[in-house]
Amino acid sequence: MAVGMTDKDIETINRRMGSVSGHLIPAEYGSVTLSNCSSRMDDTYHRVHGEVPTYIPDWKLALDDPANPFTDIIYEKAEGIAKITINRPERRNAFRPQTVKELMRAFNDARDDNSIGVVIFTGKGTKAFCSGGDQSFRGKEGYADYDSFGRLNVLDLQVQIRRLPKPVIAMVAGYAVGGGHVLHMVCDLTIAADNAVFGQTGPKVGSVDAGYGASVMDRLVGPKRAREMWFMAKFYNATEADKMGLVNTVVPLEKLEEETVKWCREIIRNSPMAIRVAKSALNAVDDGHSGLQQMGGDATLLFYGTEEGTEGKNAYLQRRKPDFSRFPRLP
Ligand SMILES: CC(C)(COP(=O)(O)OP(=O)(O)OC[C@H]1O[C@@H](n2cnc3c(N)ncnc32)[C@H](O)[C@@H]1OP(=O)(O)O)[C@@H](O)C(=O)NCCC(=O)NCCSC(=O)CCC(=O)c1ccccc1C(=O)O
Repeated sequence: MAVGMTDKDIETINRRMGSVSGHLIPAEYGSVTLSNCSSRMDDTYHRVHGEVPTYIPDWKLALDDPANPFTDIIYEKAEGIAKITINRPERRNAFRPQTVKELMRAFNDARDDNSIGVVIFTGKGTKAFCSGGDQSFRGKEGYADYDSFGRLNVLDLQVQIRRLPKPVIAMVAGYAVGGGHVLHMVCDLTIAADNAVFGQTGPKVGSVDAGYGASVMDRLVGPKRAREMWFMAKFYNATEADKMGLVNTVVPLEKLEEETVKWCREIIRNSPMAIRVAKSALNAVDDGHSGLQQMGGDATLLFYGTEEGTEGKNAYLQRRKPDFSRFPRLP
């Protein structure tokens, strides 16, 4: 026994070690997921934090601009969660430029609304999350509807989701294919229903996403699988997608929203700043300078909240020299 240690100290250490090692149990792909792991554990961590409820919230329609209602999406909020739904089920939720513009408005609103901690991104109905770009709007310059010119609009939406400093969860029932597959990949988490189908179709319809559609996929499934997905344009069922690391968990279709909301509640009760920094840090290397800028912005944000940062601002406004002498130079 170490000098000065009582039996009680040893008991405390053992208990804490047990608790910490419990946190280090690796998540397995397939049948065992983080969510069902935690419900089996009986330790201080789980006794303190407990379970979250699974009921579906009373979603309320949300509008960023009442004079300009959404036509292609449904935007709802409840209990700190925003839910953004592509509402074109008759086209398997394919997106046209108008859809992408509305999605960007809703994601922007969810970002700016400080009551919102997490965003669910989904598609209307059970047949599709999203089937990619609506091919009937495709021209030589990209996709065009009310504008006379074409654009590759969805690339801006992908960047917006990556940079949004709150977790975005793709809730996938049915097809997530083509540009719709890329959209779920750029989300932070994917909860799949057991009827979900994943894949790229580009090489069959004369299209390719050579941006995040390639690089994020490579990270998720590895270089060999990513080549398989792009070169062969095959579809994968939910179990296969789970094994490949494309999704976080697979649940029965009828439990999809319940489980997704449960994950949202689990996230929302955690430290928003820790989650914000984790997201920017996890994206930083892959997003290069833009990723570092996002993470660097988080450092500035935290610094502005300190007395040291405030002293600099106050000194400037009071026309005096700043006094930084009381702030430690930490090791
Ligand atoms: C998804 C399917 C496998 C579902 O099959 P099924 O259940 O049998 O339904 P269907 O009868 O096929 O479809 C019902 C209905 O919907 C229409 N539809 C479905 N998907 C699309 C679509 N993507 N575009 C237009 N219309 C669509 C379909 O025609 C039917 O209409 P009816 O009038 O009832 O006949 C299957 O539907 C399917 O394979 N869909 C196509 C999938 C696909 O190839 N998507 C396009 C991939 S390319 C892409 O997404 C481009 C992405 C992109 O936008 C982009 C990429 C890179 C850089 C930039 C960009 C950018 O910004 O644009």
